Amino acid sequence: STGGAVATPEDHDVEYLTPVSIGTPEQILNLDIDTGSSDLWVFSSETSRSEVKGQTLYDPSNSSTAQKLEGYTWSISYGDGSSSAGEVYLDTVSIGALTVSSQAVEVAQKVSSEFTSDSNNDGLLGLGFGSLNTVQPNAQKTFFDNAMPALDSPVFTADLKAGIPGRYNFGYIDPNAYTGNITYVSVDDSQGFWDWTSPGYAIGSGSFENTTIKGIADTGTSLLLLPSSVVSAYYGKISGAKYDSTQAGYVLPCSPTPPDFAFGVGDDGAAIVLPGKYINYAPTGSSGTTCFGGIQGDSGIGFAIFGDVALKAAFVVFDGGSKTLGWASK
Ligand SMILES: O=C(CCCl)NNC1=[NH+]CCN1
Repeated sequence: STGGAVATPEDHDVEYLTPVSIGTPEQILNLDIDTGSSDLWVFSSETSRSEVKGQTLYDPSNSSTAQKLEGYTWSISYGDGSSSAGEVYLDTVSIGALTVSSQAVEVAQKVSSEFTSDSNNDGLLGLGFGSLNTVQPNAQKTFFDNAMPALDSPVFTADLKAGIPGRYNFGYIDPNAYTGNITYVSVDDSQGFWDWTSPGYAIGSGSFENTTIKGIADTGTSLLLLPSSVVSAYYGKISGAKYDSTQAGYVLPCSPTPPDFAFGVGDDGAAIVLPGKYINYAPTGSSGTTCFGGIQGDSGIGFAIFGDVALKAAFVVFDGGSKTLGWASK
């Protein structure tokens, strides 16, 4: 089997939303597919009314295939400080033509303000490793883990794009979605993430800097978070760029377009190039003169995060069979 669906960017590509069908008859919710976590949770009929602002609600009582897991609960908090919690049902979940008949659907009873104010986001669908799932008393499998045995190939791919819809596919690699070769690298799943090591980076037309950068491929994080040495080298090349403590990040003049940023993949010289415009993440004020940087530091996290700013420059294969990541330009 195979499947897949469109991934539509929200403003500034802060996140990408994908239609997911849940229950019988189907209830379609737009979910943030998140390779940095492993819970599938949704806004629901059980979500505190004061914490819902426009989201589509999954109502298990309207699904003939919903089954409540009595006594099961979940509670999650994300790297950005957002959080949610609730109870658990099993129900049929489909992404395009790919269906999992008994998927744990975690219904939110409480969500933090970040989710309440994100009115188009109806929940998250985690594609991290199972060890990250928060359901108690027994952890539940991800949609990918449930689907994998039936997939033509044990993979899913992320093809996110700047400002226009891209795609998530399951079970196959679309040869028309990328250019050149796919370079595969090993993954350390010991912390539940798609954690890999880049050999270094280059700024603009500059020489390649060999420096180990270990980090996670995370569709649920908006920015590219890198070691402070790399970040200061990058912004040091841009006149007017500075760390703005009020914004808690580097800001830069939106014009002229900043230099490209490339990160290495594998030991054969492959690299993914982020066009400089991707680093103009969003204007900080109404004049549009100053931009918030799409590359920021990873201090305090313990690893780098290759979030959407990086992923949208690549075609990425998440291989659950070999536990490798494949990176290609496009
Ligand atoms: O939580 C993280 C970072 C893990 Cl280190 N990524 N996933 C996510 N989902 C919503 C906000 N961020």
